[in-house]
Amino acid sequence: METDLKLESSLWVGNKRYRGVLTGWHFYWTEVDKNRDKKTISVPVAEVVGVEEGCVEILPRKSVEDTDKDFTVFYVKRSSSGGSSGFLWRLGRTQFSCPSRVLRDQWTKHLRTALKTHSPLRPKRLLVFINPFGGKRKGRKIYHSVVAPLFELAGISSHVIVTERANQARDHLLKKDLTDFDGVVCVGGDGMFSEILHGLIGRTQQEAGLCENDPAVILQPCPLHIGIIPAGSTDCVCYATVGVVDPVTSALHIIVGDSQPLDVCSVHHASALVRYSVSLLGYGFYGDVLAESEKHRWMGPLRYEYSGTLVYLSNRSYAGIVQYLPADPLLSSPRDKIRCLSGCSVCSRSTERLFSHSSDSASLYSSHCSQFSSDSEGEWVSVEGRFRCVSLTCMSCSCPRSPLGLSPSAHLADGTGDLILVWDTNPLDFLTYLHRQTSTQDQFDLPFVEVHRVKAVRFCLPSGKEGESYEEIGGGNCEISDEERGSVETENSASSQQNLAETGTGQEMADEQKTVPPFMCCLCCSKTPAVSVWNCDGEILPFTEILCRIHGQLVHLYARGIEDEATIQNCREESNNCERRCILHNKTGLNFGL
Ligand SMILES: CCCCCCCCCCCCC/C=C/[C@@H](O)[C@H](COP(=O)(O)O)NC(=O)CCCCC
Ligand SMILES: Nc1ncnc2c1ncn2[C@@H]1O[C@H](COP(=O)(O)OP(=O)(O)O)[C@@H](O)[C@H]1O
Ligand SMILES: [Ca+2]
Repeated sequence: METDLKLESSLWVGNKRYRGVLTGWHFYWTEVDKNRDKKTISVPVAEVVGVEEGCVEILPRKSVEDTDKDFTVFYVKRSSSGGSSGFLWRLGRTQFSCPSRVLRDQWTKHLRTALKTHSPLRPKRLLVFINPFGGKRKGRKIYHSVVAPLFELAGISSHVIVTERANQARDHLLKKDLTDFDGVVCVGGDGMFSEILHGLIGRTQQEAGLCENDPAVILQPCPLHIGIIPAGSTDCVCYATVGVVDPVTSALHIIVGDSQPLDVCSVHHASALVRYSVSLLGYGFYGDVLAESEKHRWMGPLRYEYSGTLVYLSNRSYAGIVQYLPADPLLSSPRDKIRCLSGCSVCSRSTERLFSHSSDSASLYSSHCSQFSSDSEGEWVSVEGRFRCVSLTCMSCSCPRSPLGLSPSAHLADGTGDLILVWDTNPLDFLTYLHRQTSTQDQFDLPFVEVHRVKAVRFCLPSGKEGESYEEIGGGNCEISDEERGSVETENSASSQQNLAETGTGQEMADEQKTVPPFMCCLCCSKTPAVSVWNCDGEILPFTEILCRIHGQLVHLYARGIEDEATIQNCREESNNCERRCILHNKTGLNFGL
């Protein structure tokens, strides 16, 4: 098989002569007729986008000149993203001339066979959903002007649905025939992605006869890949899995059939599934921001900055009881400063663990409604107090607003989530925390912030508050907080904590009186409501008391994680090693075409 893919011959690019070599894994061309500094351009076959006979241009797509000795190769070219963490991918194009038509046909045939062999997950047929109202309302334009021509070039056929209502994509995926599709593409933001996620997970469990309501059930991973073309307001899932928010980059990841597994958190209330989450499940600040922002959707993505400012000024904190099941601390830690990048070793090691021991985990959730059980893997920990925010995330949650994310060392596919507890503190401290989320400063190196790597979380209200409902900013039915009574001192009101480490806990903060500068005291809200709402990937949950469980690698995206120079180099070395092993195994030399 491998021998059929190899080819070497003279090729011309313009009026320069090159030696072109296809090894099966790589296609490279080196300038000849040059005494020194021979320049070689090497493209991994897995990153070839398409091969066309003749001289072909794309955007607008046309055959400029069809000489019968020419062929054009399109491939992935990386360029710096100028500040973001990943690379922008662009379409590279080189037009080659062969000494004969026979050789030209050999080149195109070999290249096409090689790319089928080396990227088996390349999609042939995709189901595309466009939310025309997401973000700056440019979804349709982005798809038709940027993405569709690339799909066409790569020989991908797509069935496109422009949604007319919320949940249309989810309902379609739950009910309609999906045979013949290799993947589903979402053109929109995190909310639109969430629809696709719910449709595909729900459909897969229906077909497997599994009950999604049961938090103990081991869910079936979805067979269809999901591609995201970012056209939303936060685009966190795209940014955290690709490293940039750029439709061309994302389209190219889809075309080459990249595959990135993703952890998913199931959220339950009273023995029923409420929703799934992959990015932010946030109570307190992030819940309030979402609730406020819905009133200002007309502002587009800016609604979050505006609402964030209003909610910050309203200076709220909420009482709650958080219980969590810690993940194995020997495997990784949210403060180990190891970022989840392309080819992440923490996630790779998790793959085997997740799929070999998953049946053991059922016992941990089976008694969730009465009492939490424990097993050899760890014990449930319970903390109670007042929080500025409680956040649970299965990934870093990096996005353009927060380039390293809410939990910079969280992993995309390790089967765990990071629980961030921000205890009640004075407004200046909280501002410091929020500001650190937007910079490279460690947001966990603050005495009122805790982070835990977890497998499951439960949140409930202290007794007496269960019946309360969320009040919008300026609403009634509220508690009066100490600050609002005119006090210039706040306290962390963690009333009980069990099994917490001795240092750096919210309890310490309870002992420490904080002075609040008078100008920071609650500016626009005179009352604090008793409860907040949960922001679940941009949707408000209808319940406050929830149980969450992380399901490792439940879905796969057309992505490969965030690339940096080191990950690209590792990837090249790995591909060269594979190639060497293959050559040794086949014991074959190159098949010289000319
Ligand atoms: C006063 C300004 C506060 C600055 C804090 C900046 C920190 C931003 C962290 C954002 C994390 C985002 C996690 C992702 C959440 C999305 O699922 C959700 C829905 O997105 P979309 O469908 O695209 O609208 N987005 C949000 O909840 C926005 C949170 C923004 C808070 C300022
Ligand atoms: N045609 C439509 N009309 C109204 N809402 C829609 C439509 N299509 C999708 N939605 C909903 O819009 C919400 C926000 O979409 P999203 O693409 O995430 O944009 P944004 O990032 O700006 O919030 C999603 O929850 C989705 O369910
Ligand atoms: Ca994770």
